[in-house]
Amino acid sequence: MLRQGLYVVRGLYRDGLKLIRLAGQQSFNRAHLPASYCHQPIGVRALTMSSWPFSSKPRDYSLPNESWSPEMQKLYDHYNALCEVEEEGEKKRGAWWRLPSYNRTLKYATGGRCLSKLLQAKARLFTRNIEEPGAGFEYVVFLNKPEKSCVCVFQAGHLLEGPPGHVHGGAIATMIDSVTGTLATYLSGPVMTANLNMNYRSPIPLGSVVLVHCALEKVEGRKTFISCRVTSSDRAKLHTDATGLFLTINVGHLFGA
Ligand SMILES: CCCCCCCCCCCCCC(=O)SCCNC(=O)CCNC(=O)[C@H](O)C(C)(C)COP(=O)(O)OP(=O)(O)OC[C@H]1O[C@@H](n2cnc3c(N)ncnc32)[C@H](O)[C@@H]1OP(=O)(O)O
Repeated sequence: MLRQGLYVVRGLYRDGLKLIRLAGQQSFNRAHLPASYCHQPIGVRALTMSSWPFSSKPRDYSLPNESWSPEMQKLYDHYNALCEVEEEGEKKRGAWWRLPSYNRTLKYATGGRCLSKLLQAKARLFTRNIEEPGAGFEYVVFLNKPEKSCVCVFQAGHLLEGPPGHVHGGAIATMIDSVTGTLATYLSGPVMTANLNMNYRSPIPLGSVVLVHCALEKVEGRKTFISCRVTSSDRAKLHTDATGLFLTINVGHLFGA
């Protein structure tokens, strides 16, 4: 059982990273896809590629929904447009890649469906467990592979209140942990947060849209250092700055090995 679990989790990370790298390849273009995919937006195509390692079509929480404000949609459209560039009349992958997001990645990984029932079957990703659109964390992460950075467009819902009318510091920390952790995972493979250091500079109004910018600072052995800034959507106002330290782990660490 433990061995099976390790096998699936290792495969999950490998498949996830493989997918990200595959999708980031500059040679990727429409010619490699069945004709039926070509009319779909790029995010949908990424989900339906034959090399997609997940067994069924799960809900992708990073796609727009009716709760998104015009500001959120505008920023999504801006970064999404950077995911595809036109070169010599041909559409190609750009430097940016939209990361899909699920409420239980394990469930949709090859061979993971059964394991997801056995291992904490009710477990759901903390940031994706509020079903009502717009009530909690609405966000989408765009990765910039060459720059080893990412940006997250985040709209904070009314269930994330801390000080009246403003976002709870723990919810802000959650987003920072999630986005820095995602970048560290992409760059270094399986990691866990060892240290997060946060400075809250100005409050974030509930319902507003902010940008969470993360960048790689350095890698030293098993340690990946990421810096992070949360700003207003026009980047003019700094809300929070942070640093994170992530330690590469053997997946056995997740099973108490
Ligand atoms: C492609 C797939 C995409 C996936 C997307 C995912 C989306 C979701 C993203 C969600 C993301 C959510 C993410 C989450 O929420 S992760 C959940 C929150 N984090 C944890 O629960 C981690 C708990 N801690 C541990 O498990 C261990 O302590 C770890 C694994 C971190 C290290 O234990 P390990 O036994 O392995 O290492 P070591 O103790 O021998 O230390 C090794 C080195 O590290 C240095 N060190 C250690 N700790 C600290 C510290 N605090 N500050 C400064 N330095 C520290 C230490 O001095 C030493 O340095 P040196 O002497 O060698 O120089």
